[in-house]
Amino acid sequence: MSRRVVVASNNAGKLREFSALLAPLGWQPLAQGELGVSEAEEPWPTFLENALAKARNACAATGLPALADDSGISVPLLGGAPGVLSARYAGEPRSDARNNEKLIASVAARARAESDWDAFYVAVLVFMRSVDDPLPIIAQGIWRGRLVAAPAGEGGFGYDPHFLLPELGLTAAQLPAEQKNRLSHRAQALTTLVAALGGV
Ligand SMILES: O=P(O)(O)OP(=O)(O)OP(=O)(O)OC[C@H]1O[C@@H](n2cnc3c(O)ncnc32)[C@H](O)[C@@H]1O
Ligand SMILES: [Mg+2]
Repeated sequence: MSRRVVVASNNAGKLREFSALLAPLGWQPLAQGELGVSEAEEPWPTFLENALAKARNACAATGLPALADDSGISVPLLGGAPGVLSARYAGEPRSDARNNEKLIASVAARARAESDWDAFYVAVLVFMRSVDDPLPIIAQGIWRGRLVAAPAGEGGFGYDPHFLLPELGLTAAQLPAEQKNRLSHRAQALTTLVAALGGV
């Protein structure tokens, strides 16, 4: 039997990836937008708190189990920025193009060594069975790479055209979707989450 789960996200890129990731697990993902769930506030300083807020909001609105993802890109040279603010790094209205421009300009202005371009993606996933679930399942994934000034690739979303996997010589936007979905922060977190879910 397939497990219906609300994906508590309005990001089309994430929703595409979750559809591909969840289908083989026998889960039936439902986008929260299609169920009329309004967007949750995500004002917290941790990915975990924001993911909990999104999952609880979707459970409350639908009465169904929910899976939320709070994620971002972190650059050690910038003290971890943009981090939890990745979606709105260059302010409102949200724009991947302006976020990427600001990120590359910020790093280029400070970088002295190649390692200054190091970056990693992080995703924290929260699965809640109901709005009052006392034991949400929580998992995180990290994907390390290096920023490149020149964008490359048409796939993925967000910062992917500037996120190089040095060992592959490709940006995340150049990877076939199946490969990103094997390697990414989101994929790693989901594998951990599903394993943990099996135990309770
Ligand atoms: O909150 P929801 O509705 O899920 O959608 P969102 O886009 O606002 O999502 P976040 O608040 O979690 O912000 C995450 C941002 O980090 C970036 N990001 C996260 N995962 C990414 C990935 O796999 N590839 C590229 N950029 C990513 C991208 O800019 C996202 O908008
Ligand atoms: Mg968000």
